Amino acid sequence: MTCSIAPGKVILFGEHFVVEGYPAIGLAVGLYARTCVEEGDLKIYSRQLGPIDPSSKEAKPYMRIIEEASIRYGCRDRYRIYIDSEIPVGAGMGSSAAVNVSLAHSLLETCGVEFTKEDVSRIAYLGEIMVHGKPSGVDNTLSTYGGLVYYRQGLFKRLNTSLPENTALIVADTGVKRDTGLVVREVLERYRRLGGLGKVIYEVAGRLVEEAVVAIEKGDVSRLGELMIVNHGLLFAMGASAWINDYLVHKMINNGAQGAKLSGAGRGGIVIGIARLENTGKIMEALKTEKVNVYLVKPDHEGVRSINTRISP
Ligand SMILES: Nc1ncnc2c1ncn2[C@@H]1O[C@H](COP(=O)(O)OP(=O)(O)O)[C@@H](O)[C@H]1O
Ligand SMILES: C[C@@](O)(CCOP(=O)(O)O)CC(=O)O
Repeated sequence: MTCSIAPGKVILFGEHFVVEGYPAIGLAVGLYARTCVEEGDLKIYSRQLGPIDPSSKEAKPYMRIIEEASIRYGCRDRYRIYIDSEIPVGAGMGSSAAVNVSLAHSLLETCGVEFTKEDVSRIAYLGEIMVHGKPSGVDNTLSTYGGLVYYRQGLFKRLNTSLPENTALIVADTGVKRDTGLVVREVLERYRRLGGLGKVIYEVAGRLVEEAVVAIEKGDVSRLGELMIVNHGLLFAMGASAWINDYLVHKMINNGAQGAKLSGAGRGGIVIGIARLENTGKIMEALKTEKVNVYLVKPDHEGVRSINTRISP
């Protein structure tokens, strides 16, 4: 049996605006999906979801990945697959991409062919299409390569830097599940209704991402935090926020975070905050009183890789 892990992600800046061709920045984070593969009859088991029927809708991405590996790389068309993930599902942290990337990696390892990370990302993307229809590709890119990525109109550029030292990234999962497609559509409808004004808001959002790149390169955390708050305000203006997102943003800032914003599609999902390490305890405690799941996440710079531990159903 071979096993691989792949990281989840957060969008630091630019979600929604990216849909209209403006830039965004994503970061792979150290919460992982682990997938183990062994030769045998066709069987899919998830520690979180239980057995998954290979003919079900849930299994479609995994079956597509197996099919591609079989057609393009001459691998078998039957494997036993075991999935275990610590990434919250459907919260905007790229849980599906991390599962698909770790599956593609461990499948090619088991099959014994030579492959590159590009192969893994491409095959995982085919699985992502089964989940999302037409995803931007940022989730599988971040999960495969790790690190900090600037993306715009389908082009990805790795930023060879990280968050400043002595800085922590806090993720609060509201637990509110939303329909990404619906939020994206409604934001776009408002954009169209606003006409010229909408265009100005999107231009500001694009400019903000460029300024965020400079702040990251300079290690300027207070600037980065302020830009996060402005980004949240723009997302609010476009109707992507819900009261729980705004409330948690306030809660983080009032307890010492330098900045906070919703991350991903919004209207629930996750809120991220940036803070100096010494302030994280107070922020985490304050969030826990709200009964939301809270994670202190570290950047992952490695992306998908093999791992020795197995998963037993
Ligand atoms: N632990 C898991 N086991 C099996 N499938 C998973 C697991 N985590 C995520 N998935 C798959 O990913 C889907 C969630 O993807 P999606 O709605 O895009 O949310 P996210 O933003 O977390 O990627 C789930 O419906 C499921 O098919
Ligand atoms: C809102 C959007 O910008 C990000 C959606 O992020 P997520 O599915 O919540 O991770 C949509 C997209 O980029 O396809």
